[in-house]
Amino acid sequence: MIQIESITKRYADGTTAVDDLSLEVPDGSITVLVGPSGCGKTTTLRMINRMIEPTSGRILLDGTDIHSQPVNQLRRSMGYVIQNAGLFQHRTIVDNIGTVPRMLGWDRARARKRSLELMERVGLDLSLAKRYPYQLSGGQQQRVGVARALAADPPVLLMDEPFSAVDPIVRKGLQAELLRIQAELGKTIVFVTHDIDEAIRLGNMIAVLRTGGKLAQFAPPDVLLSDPADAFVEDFLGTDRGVRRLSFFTSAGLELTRGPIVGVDAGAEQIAERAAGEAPFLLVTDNDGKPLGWVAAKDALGGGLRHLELLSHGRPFTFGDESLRDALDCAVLSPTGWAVAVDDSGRVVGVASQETIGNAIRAAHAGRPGAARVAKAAR
Ligand SMILES: Nc1ncnc2c1ncn2[C@@H]1O[C@H](COP(=O)(O)OP(=O)(O)OP(=O)(O)O)[C@@H](O)[C@H]1O
Repeated sequence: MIQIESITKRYADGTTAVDDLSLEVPDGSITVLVGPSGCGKTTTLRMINRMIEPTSGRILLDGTDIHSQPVNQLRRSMGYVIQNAGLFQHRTIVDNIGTVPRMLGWDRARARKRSLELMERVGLDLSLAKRYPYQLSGGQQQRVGVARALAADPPVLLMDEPFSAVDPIVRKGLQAELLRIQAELGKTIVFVTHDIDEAIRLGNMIAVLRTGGKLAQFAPPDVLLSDPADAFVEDFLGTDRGVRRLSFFTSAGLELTRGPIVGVDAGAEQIAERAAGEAPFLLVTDNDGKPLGWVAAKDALGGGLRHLELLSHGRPFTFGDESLRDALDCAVLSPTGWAVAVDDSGRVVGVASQETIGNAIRAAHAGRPGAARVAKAAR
């Protein structure tokens, strides 16, 4: 655990960058520092690896003041990733990643083996190993930056706006990759960003800082969304807080019905029975149980289903894996207002009306069973 205790940083010109900040960064999780430009995020991060010394206050790593060990030793226990990766331009990718192991005295072959292992871990094709940084895309360079920070297997990773310089799609990929790596390695990560959506996607805990380096709120992302501490945090979070919070609740608690589901080769009797149910539409499935489309119940009567023109079934959601936000989105976009739930192999497990989803949302907000949080990677 990293404990930041009443840290203040005043620069020589009198600027107070961080003001009496106290935070506990739990082990094995991602803690995000977020806030507007100039609110002291980078200064705070750099005080953790002693690139900047505080004016007052102290930082403890696993209960020990970070000043009680030589600074080089401290930094070796903390990988550091920055915007634009900061790679050594004259070194190949494999040598960039192996920098710290080589400094620690590993022989060339061992460092190289470790580098190649890490390239795979961060999703880099091994054919890139002998290239130089300028021969890689921005996203690939960031992956190298992450691999380099992980090379000596430090327990702590400090990441300063690592994905800010890449386009939104590459950025999403890098975020997903970080969550995947984190699920495998369980590092203690302090991540700086000015992007609240990135903070919500990645953070187990989020510290919102305000200008002047003061802590506005320190909370898990769903709590931040449901209970912002004040108008500043609320404003910083932006609109759609309620809907965005739904991504933290699993769809597993939804009460699905199979009532309106009918196989494409169903006989007239079965179709009539389904059509007499509560739903005004029937969902037609193929012989493998996968969705084909919706048909109005009254139009399905009196013949086979194969010749009918079907309404699109829209995007189905994966039951349990995806969130209530996904389920709601599917229902809103569905031509019938009903969402289609499928299993991992795309077979229909049931359908849910907007009313059913509304009930689940109310239960989720009230914290009742069935509203358990979804895994971060599914957000
Ligand atoms: N060496 C310095 N001397 C004087 N003031 C500084 C110095 N470094 C940073 N500052 C000031 O301290 C404040 C906090 O800076 P810091 O870089 O920590 O903010 P930040 O939240 O990381 O900002 P950004 O999101 O823009 O990177 C700012 O007002 C900045 O101008």
